[in-house]
Amino acid sequence: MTSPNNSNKNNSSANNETDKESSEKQNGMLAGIFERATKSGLGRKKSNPSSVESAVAKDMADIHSNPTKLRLAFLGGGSFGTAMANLAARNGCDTTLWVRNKRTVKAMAKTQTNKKYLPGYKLDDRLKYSHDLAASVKDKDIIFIAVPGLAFRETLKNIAPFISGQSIVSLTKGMEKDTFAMMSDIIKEVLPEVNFGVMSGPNLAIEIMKNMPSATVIASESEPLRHAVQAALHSAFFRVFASDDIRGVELGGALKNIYAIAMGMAAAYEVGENTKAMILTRALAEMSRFGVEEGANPLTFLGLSGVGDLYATCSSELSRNYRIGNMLGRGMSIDAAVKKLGQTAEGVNTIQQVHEKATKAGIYMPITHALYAVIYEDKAALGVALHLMEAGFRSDVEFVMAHDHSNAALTAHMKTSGSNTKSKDGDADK
Ligand SMILES: NC(=O)C1=CN([C@@H]2O[C@H](COP(=O)(O)OP(=O)(O)OC[C@H]3O[C@@H](n4cnc5c(N)ncnc54)[C@H](O)[C@@H]3O)[C@@H](O)[C@H]2O)C=CC1
Ligand SMILES: O=C(CO)COP(=O)(O)O
Repeated sequence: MTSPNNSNKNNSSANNETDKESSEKQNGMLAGIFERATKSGLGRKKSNPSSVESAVAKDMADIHSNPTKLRLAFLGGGSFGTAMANLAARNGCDTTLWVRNKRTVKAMAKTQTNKKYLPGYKLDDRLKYSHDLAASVKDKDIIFIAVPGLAFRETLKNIAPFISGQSIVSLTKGMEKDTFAMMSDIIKEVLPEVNFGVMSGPNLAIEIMKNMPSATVIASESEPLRHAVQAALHSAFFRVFASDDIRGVELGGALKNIYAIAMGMAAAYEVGENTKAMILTRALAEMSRFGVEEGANPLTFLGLSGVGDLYATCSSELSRNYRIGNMLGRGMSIDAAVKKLGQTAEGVNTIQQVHEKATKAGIYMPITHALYAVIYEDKAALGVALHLMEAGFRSDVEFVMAHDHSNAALTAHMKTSGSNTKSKDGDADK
């Protein structure tokens, strides 16, 4: 006879075995993901840094101990370029904000405000303004680029003749039209020798101008560059965290725009808090699933550039993407909403790029596909939302418990009993 103690012992040893097996299974899954992430070449330190990188790294290390020595250029005089340039100037860095329009530059220098994008916010006295691109980028340590994604390649090509060792940091949260290139891909194509990074996080420009405590992430393979960006921008109101997962950080910033549009639309339909939480969390699942396929580390999506930015943009009317979604939810056409906004909303293009890429690559992105169907295929939002709710059974966090493909049997059963579990493109739940 087995005593209760023995039985506990047996149970606990059986449980231990099961725990061990399941933890081994999880470790195996994560090891596979990390291997793919590192194989992509992103998020890895170069074993042989180029001579340019070594030279810059040496300077950066010196500069780290004295950030005011840094010479910086910010390209793009919209709300974000201006807000970031202002932070750097306030920290005492020698900072030039390049704006393409000569008249705007004159007005900004005279009024020390950005009347169009950040009206009413006084900029630091030490911030310099220029419309001369060559003069703005020459002899700088770091060039920050804050133009919309659709203008990123053109901007890089324009500065290429004047690059001689400067580092480049993308602040842009978009994707190139049709090529699906991220900003880091474009930097590597146009300026293959350059030392670079991407910066992304929950950074609504107006809140930064109001000195509301905020934080962001600089991702780069170059540690000196990461430190230099931290030194340039860090203040009592703004913290800069570091990462070496370039792909994960920039995908977080780009993908969250899709879900900010979805959430703005949901708000127009006055959905409840449970619904908002479901959208936000399933959005995070989509983002990390897509990220892993693109070589990112899924854990990056748990950081500021992932869930942090997703939360900020999905819950604030300060987000232009959220506002676009809200206008769509109130019955406006996409063209009318974009025109009314009059500012950059990267998500409008990103939905199209990600929908196409995920469809081709067979990545399960139901919210993105649903949003695409509403915006670009004129499907009724309510019908699409109901359809989403009918999708087959899935696991919650698929890096903890892999999606159970025995669902296929269940899906088949539901189909024969009349339920429609088909995804938009006709496949059964993948
Ligand atoms: N505003 C924000 O809170 C944040 C924005 N970002 C990202 O920063 C990037 C820029 O956004 P915002 O400054 O907010 O946009 P914005 O709409 O406020 O301004 C865009 C600026 O880019 C300029 N521009 C457009 N095409 C150009 C071209 N071909 N050459 C040079 N300049 C050009 C415009 O004249 C304007 O000054 C976007 O990718 C955005 O997602 C990132 C974090 C926060
Ligand atoms: O990226 C942002 C905040 O982190 C800004 O979001 P919007 O581009 O939607 O305004």
